[in-house]
Amino acid sequence: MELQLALDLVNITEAKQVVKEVAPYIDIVEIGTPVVINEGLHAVKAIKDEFPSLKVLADLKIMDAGGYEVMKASEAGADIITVLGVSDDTTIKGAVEEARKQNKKIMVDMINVKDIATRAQEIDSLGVDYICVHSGYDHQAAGKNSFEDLATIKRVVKQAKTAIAGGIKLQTLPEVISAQPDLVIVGGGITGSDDKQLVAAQMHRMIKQG
Ligand SMILES: O=C([C@H](O)CO)[C@H](O)[C@H](O)COP(=O)(O)O
Repeated sequence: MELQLALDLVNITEAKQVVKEVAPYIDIVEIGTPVVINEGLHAVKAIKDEFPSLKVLADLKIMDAGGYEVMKASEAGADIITVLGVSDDTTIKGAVEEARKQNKKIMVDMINVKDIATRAQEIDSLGVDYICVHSGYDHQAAGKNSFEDLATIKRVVKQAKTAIAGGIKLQTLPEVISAQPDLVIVGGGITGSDDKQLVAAQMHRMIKQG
């Protein structure tokens, strides 16, 4: 099981500072959608240049032009790029095809997918690397989480790795770990804490113990 730190509400300078604090405890650093919107793919390049041993995920949430957008994120140094599960199969296929050429990986974000079981099986057959259940900020504000959806994809997905994101905190991490995803994605649970390094270290220990 791996830990991904999601950076959403920071600029490039702040992102570098947070990663410096927690780098030994994370496997993947995510340049979140708001950061890409504010700073562009320069943010991906800046973090990859400064922390070359960390895998960098560009959370582009691609909805169209999968091949082109994966190519651009790859040029910026992303190792993993996100595509939305609600997008057309041709978009996901284009993203996968380009990722294979560039030796990169595709994560499909299942945010707002209504029938998780059916869509996850379809997406799994398209050769993606990760399928991620996700309660976004707006769902979290309505009190939702993705724990049940994680159990669903664990049951139906045969090839891709499974991941979960959305409001995971130190207190809820044991429930997530018990479902055994391949990847746990945490943003505010680390970045919003007073001692980011301590929380990241605790989460890292719990995750590696499985
Ligand atoms: O993808 C995300 C969200 O849609 C904002 O871009 C977050 O990275 C994801 O939800 C993880 O962050 P937390 O929910 O703060 O753990």
